[in-house]
Amino acid sequence: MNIIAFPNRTLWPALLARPVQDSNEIEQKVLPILNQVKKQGDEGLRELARKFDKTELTELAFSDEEIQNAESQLDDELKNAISQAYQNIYTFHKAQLQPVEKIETMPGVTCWRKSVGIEKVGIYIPGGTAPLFSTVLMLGIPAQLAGCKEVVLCTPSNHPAILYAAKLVGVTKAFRLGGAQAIAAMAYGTESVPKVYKIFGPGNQYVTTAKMLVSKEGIAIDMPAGPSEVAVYADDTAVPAFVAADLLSQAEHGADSQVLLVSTSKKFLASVNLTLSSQLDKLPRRDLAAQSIENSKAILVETPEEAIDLLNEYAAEHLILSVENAEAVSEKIINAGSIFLGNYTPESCGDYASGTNHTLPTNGYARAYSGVSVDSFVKKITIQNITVEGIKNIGPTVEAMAAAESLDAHKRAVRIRLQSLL
Ligand SMILES: NC(=O)c1ccc[n+]([C@@H]2O[C@H](COP(=O)([O-])OP(=O)(O)OC[C@H]3O[C@@H](n4cnc5c(N)ncnc54)[C@H](O)[C@@H]3O)[C@@H](O)[C@H]2O)c1
Ligand SMILES: N[C@H](CO)Cc1c[nH]c[nH+]1
Ligand SMILES: [Zn+2]
Repeated sequence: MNIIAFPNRTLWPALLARPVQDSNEIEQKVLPILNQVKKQGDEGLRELARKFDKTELTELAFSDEEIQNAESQLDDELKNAISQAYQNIYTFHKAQLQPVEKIETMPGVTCWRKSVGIEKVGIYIPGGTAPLFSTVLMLGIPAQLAGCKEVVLCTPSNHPAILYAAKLVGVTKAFRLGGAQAIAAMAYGTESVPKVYKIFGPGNQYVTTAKMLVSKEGIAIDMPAGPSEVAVYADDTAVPAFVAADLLSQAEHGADSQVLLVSTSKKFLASVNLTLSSQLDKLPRRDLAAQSIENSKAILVETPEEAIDLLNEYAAEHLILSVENAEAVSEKIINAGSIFLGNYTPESCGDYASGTNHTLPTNGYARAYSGVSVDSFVKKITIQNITVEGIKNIGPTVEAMAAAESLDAHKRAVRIRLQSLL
């Protein structure tokens, strides 16, 4: 990795910028795909699958039989692993369900919120370069806990583990569709694919751009979750081989993934670089990881305070703190999708099985967005109840405010009740 020593703060924005993609150019490719699906429905989907996935789709949906048979194609080791991951992710996300709390804001005025699962949701499971069946658990489990009635899944992969996981999380319909066309199908609906209200899931630049475009047409999306990335902040208590392995674990997602290493120790950065090249050579996905490492940086900073500022400016999707007192350091982090503490918390554990969600904001969106959780799958409806005592208490306040806004009908809705009580 290219080591950059003591960059001036004014250089940080340029240094930390993600690889630039010409969003206009991608939009020009994605817009015709969306329009084709809108106009031609299933037939358009078949043609786009021929063009981009080199697949002849006679049946768009996976059959019940294919879903049932998926289990028999997996060995016990993988099924046990999926089952353990399911349990951990379920346990962590279940704790996010909060009991309804009724709040009396003033005597006789009670307000509360209820959570309702979004009725129809779509989950996109990437499958271009790797069949990410773990993403089925990450999206399907919170959807299940939120009580979503219809969960539509689209993926360009036919890996049996995707179908097995889909069954575990209660997906209602699954389709062999990938890319922007899958997003369009769920956004507009076709003869076969149901239209949904909100679309979730990570994906490549076509998928992410399609999500952004359909969101302008009233379809909700989770967040822009693009190429995976990780930042590692390490000091001399970290193990160079562990850090190198963590960097490579995200670099192998794709050539557009970005990894960043920050340290106050020049010696440490050099040691990571040494072990990085030997570990890289052993990877089956060497070429993808090598390109990603090529675009990435190791930054030497003067002080721990500077490291924290830099990491907050970068707003990584994943942040590994391999430093002394990592938990105390994490208190100072205000921008990150998910944080991993100490030498024995590799990011891979969060990607698969520790319990937290791996669908996280990339590209600096962690400054404003959170990762997926049960909350992402629910709407919160507020409810209020005002008693006779309550209207007497709150009425004058509302009357005064409505009068000042020149909204007489608002004022009268209160007045008429107060007068009825005289
Ligand atoms: N941020 C997160 O939470 C998170 C989680 C998991 C994965 N990811 C990211 O998801 C991405 C997965 O990407 P992927 O490509 O492997 O799978 P993908 O499923 O997102 O995309 C594959 C689809 O892209 C379409 N496509 C391919 N070339 C095209 C072209 N030239 N024009 C139009 N469409 C085209 C095809 O239809 C194909 O089915 C990776 O970048 C990974 O880093 C992110
Ligand atoms: N690191 C990816 C984005 O968080 C998720 C993933 C799935 N499989 C392996 N990794
Ligand atoms: Zn990963």
